Amino acid sequence: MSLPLSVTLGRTPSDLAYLDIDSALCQARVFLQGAQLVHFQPKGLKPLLWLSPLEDFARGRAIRGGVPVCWPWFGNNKPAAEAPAHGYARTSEWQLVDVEDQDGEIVIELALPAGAVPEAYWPHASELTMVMVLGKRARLVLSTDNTGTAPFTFTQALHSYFAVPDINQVSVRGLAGSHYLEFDEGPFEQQGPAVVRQEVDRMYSVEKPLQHIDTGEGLIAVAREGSRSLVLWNPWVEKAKALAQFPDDGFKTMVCLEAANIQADAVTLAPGERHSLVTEFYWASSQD
Ligand SMILES: O=P(O)(O)OC[C@H]1O[C@H](O)[C@H](O)[C@@H](O)[C@@H]1O
Repeated sequence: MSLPLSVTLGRTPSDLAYLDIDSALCQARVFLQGAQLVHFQPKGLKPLLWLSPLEDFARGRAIRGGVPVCWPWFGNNKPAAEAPAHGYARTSEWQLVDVEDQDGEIVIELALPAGAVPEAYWPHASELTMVMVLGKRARLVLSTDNTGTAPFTFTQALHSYFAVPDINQVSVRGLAGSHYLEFDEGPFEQQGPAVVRQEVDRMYSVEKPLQHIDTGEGLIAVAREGSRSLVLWNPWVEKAKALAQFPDDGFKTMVCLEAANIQADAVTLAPGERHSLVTEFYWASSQD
């Protein structure tokens, strides 16, 4: 496959492959490991994503930042406590299927190789693909196909880490009136915008397909499709110290707002069916 002129293939010192995009509309970086967007910056605007300065891109270990793909389970695998948190998609090397420049938008298609999830945890016939459309906006489409003869159920998230100048100035709009679970408690009703002034690990059930992160210096729009859950996460002081590849003060400059389907919102697919989880984010000029 030949790459458009605006896309180049690079490798980290640890030998992980990535695509660098420098187009008329944006700059971006996508790792084949995890099909993970780690940098996205529309031309003339600030970067939208946070990537840990301690990340050294080890093969088979989750990259801390950008948009990790959690699949086919989110968080811990309840029946199999020894299975890795957030599944296998984020730590597996994906196949690059296609890269195109479509009128300035870069469209990248990746596929998770069959067998990436050990059969003991995932005895199902499935295909997982990621299509990214990178222009003034980043649009990520994670599609799960049931290619077998029996239904299966999965949970998932596009675990976006957004960059913010100061977490104490941040609020998340578009959640008021929805309910969330946190630390195995709730449901609680969200009153007004959500703020982060302590460890936050909330799973919202929210129909509204568009939220805004007011960073204090700009407004990030985060839209979702095929997503009934939304996770808001910041580890704050104590948990930050315990996280891998995460600086002690990293919690001050990031917030995760994750398009998801988890817990009661798990997706069940019949044979032949497809489900697509979509997140789209961009700098918004107003709360449209
Ligand atoms: O450290 P990780 O496995 O990447 O997980 C990071 C975080 O992901 C999600 O946001 C979960 O809700 C958190 O409970 C978890 O701590």
